[in-house]
Amino acid sequence: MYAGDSAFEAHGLGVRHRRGWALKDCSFRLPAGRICGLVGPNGAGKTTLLSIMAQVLEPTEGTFSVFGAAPGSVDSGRISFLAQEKSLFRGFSVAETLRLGRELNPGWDQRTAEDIVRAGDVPFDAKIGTLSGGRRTRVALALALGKRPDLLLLDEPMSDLDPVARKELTGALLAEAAEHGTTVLMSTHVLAELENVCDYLVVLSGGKVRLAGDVDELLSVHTVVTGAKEGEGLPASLAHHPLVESRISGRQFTALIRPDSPAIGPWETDKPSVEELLLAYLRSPDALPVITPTAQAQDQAYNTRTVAA
Ligand SMILES: Nc1ncnc2c1ncn2[C@@H]1O[C@H](COP(=O)(O)OP(=O)(O)OP(=O)(O)O)[C@@H](O)[C@H]1O
Repeated sequence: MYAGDSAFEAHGLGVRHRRGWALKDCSFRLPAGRICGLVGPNGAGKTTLLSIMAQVLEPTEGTFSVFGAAPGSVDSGRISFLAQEKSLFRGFSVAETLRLGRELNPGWDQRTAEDIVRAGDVPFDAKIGTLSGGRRTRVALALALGKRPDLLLLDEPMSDLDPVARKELTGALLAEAAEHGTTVLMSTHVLAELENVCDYLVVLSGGKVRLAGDVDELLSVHTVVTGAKEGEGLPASLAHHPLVESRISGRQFTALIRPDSPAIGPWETDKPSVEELLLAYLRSPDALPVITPTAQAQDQAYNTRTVAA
């Protein structure tokens, strides 16, 4: 429905708290229909960014749009935000929780919501307050997906689920997103789970965007170089390639570079995995940021609101 369009564009977003900036100079674009992993160390600004996108937090500075519309004019029914603290009524039963979802959301999909609850053997008559953390998460996910949003924002959604439930719910999420073209932005610390799930990545560190773009584009501009160590540090002839990270173990060096020419040298070269790429950027917060062409915020003229600092 929104192919080629932006689900989200940020221009110079910043959020300042008393002790400093939680988010600063944040500019990137998330195309509609993508499944995006949001990665960064503790305190990087992930929850802050998700809260702005969900329109529950106002930026101190900068502008943004959701599906091309200025904040405030986006129908809230198009966005589902599953926060780390799941806001469910503890005294409601699971069935009552889903009924509330149905009453509040015109596009409600009861079958999807029920299927998710049933797959975890969660009794429909159980009170939310009596459920384990993982089962509460399942009900919250059922509510988020049942709403049939265009933009689904998930803040570490799988953190209290067991491995089998994680896999099953990730599968359900992907199937839903593929069927309805939902855009998903999902923060996580489990990097291995992003491979084969996300086709888009945003890495934050210290409140700034370090990496943003299509997974294939990001992988294709990086190379892992491995070889025998010559003297101290990396071989001098590698020096002109922008370096993200290097490690020496025994007599061998490994470096993740952004080659500025195809001629790299006599060493073994390989494409990084998603996990290798992310780990390298997480370990090297001073590496030059990469925002691929697809992730460059484009439309500067769409929005009107800039909240003064
Ligand atoms: N209400 C607040 N008041 C003051 N500082 C805040 C507030 N909310 C967030 N911060 C600070 O903003 C920074 C970013 O926080 P945020 O929760 O967005 O990080 P995060 O990447 O989601 O972290 P985590 O991985 O631990 O969940 C942190 O330094 C945090 O302490």
